Amino acid sequence: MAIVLGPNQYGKAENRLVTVSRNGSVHTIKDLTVSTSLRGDLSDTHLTGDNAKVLATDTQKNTVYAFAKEAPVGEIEDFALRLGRHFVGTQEAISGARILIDEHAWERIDGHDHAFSQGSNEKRTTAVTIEGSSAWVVSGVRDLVVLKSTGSEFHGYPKDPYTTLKETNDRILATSVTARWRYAGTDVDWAKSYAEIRSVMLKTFADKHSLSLQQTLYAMGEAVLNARPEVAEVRLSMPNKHHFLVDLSAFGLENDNEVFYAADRPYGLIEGSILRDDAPDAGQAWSTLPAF
Ligand SMILES: O=c1[nH]c(=O)c2[nH]c(=O)[nH]c2[nH]1
Repeated sequence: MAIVLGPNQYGKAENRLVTVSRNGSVHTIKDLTVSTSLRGDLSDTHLTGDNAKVLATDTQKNTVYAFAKEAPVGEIEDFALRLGRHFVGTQEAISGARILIDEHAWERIDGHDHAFSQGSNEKRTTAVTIEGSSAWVVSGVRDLVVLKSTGSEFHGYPKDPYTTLKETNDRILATSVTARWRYAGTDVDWAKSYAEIRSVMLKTFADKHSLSLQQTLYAMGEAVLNARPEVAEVRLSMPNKHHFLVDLSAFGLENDNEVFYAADRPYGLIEGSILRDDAPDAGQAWSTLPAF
């Protein structure tokens, strides 16, 4: 028997980067969390502690901040591609890189030049993988919380001895959407694509009469693929944020779908991928991505 080193990567996780661009008195901020991971000929450090091929995670962190100064950060996909290509292109031992970026949204307070509020916890995300001269971009959104107060049913499921759930023709449907979509290439208007994908998903959630969260999930992914030719595949993870009707009969009160208990946990967790049957091969796009 021999013991061998398996797949590995290393880097600096969750670098918090905020930039202020000044256009006269009007400022624009970008608030990012950037994680770098490098892969390659790294057996020496694991097996003998020889670090000759290890670009320090501290250097990776510094590179993130220096790059943010040397050129405008721009769209998160472009920034991630720049960083990943830099590490792979300048370090002989490094053959691959994975750059994860979350962008935290800030909104101007009443059109103010330099004051902002963070309205929601929603994040725009990207996960860029570089392997030699190949690049894959998987972008997405996290913590996009949505609710509809009607237009959702759930019935027709098997009843076994353990089933207590009541069938319903009218319930609250609420979820926190984590979506990731794989681009077929890298020649994309990232900002426009993101805005339109987000909008299509929200509109579909709102308009689709739902017989299950699974049906809604599929419809959202399908709508993205119908609307956006640059996207090859969509993966969605959607917790069913249950809202249970409170039994008010002890107080002589009817509850006509008006008073709910919003349960924190447990929650149903509905996950799935929707893709074109002729989608280009995913290559390394999804490997080691959290949540998928
Ligand atoms: O939309 C739903 N899908 C399920 O699979 C499920 N299971 C459950 O208890 N409630 C629901 N709702």
